[in-house]
Amino acid sequence: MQRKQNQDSNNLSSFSKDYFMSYVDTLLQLPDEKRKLNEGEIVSLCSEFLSAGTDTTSTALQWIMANLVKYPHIQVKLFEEIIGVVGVGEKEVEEDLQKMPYLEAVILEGLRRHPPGHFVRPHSVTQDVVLDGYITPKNTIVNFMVAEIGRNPNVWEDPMEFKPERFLNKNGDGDGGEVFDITGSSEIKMMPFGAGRRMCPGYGLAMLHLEYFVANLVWSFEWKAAEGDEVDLSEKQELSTVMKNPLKARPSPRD
Ligand code: HEM
Repeated sequence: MQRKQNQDSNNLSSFSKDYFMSYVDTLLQLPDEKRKLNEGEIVSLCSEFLSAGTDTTSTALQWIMANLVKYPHIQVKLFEEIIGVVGVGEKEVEEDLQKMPYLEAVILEGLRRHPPGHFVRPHSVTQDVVLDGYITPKNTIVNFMVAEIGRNPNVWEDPMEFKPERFLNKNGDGDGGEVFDITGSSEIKMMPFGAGRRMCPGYGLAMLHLEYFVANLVWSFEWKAAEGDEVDLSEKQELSTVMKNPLKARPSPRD
């Protein structure tokens, strides 16, 4: 960090030519308000960024892959969508992720049915609030039951089923239909990333990572349960809500 600061101040052009913008750079370049961030704050922001952003995404990825192994017809449908867009070949799937509505539906269904966090951080109300006839007095701590919201039978049909189709429009192509609003700004039917001002700032990156990993894993390999093993969707509460019996899968390269 110190080296980067010195290099910036010495304006070493040979270094900057090869330099990639990192998260630390963005912190060092924050516009000065009253003071610069100190080193302890930068370290703590980096650590928060890593801890909030890795466990959650890898847990979500494992749940999604588990469902694709458990329900091969969904994996086949996803694979067909991927090859319909990018064909078969050596390059990786990246540019075309936006053209894959079923892929997005699979990710959203994974986050609805198995949100890595069953609660958001505790929030509190800054003034008395009356909701549905119930009063929540000022300063009350409020917890949101994220998993229960996404599994509410009054909102979701067959909520415990893994059905990505529920996120597609009637034509099943994702075109022209309503795009699901994961930020919950119009309505909240699920909130795996929270909602409102303190919503997860990494949700765009997380969605991109999940789409990228799932698309490439399914494009390159066919995934089946390991010999003699059945995918068990029981949950276990750790830092995130993880698979009690982690996924054991057998990938075979696609021909
Ligand atoms: C599937 C992946 C992810 C899920 C499900 C997830 C979920 C959440 C949730 C539920 C919150 C709390 C929101 C609230 O209190 O209302 C949160 C906060 C946060 N997330 Fe994520 N997250 C994910 C990925 C990421 C990534 C990739 C990053 C960063 C690269 C990240 C950074 C953060 C940070 C810094 C906070 C705290 C924000 C604050 O308190 O203002 N998350 N996340």
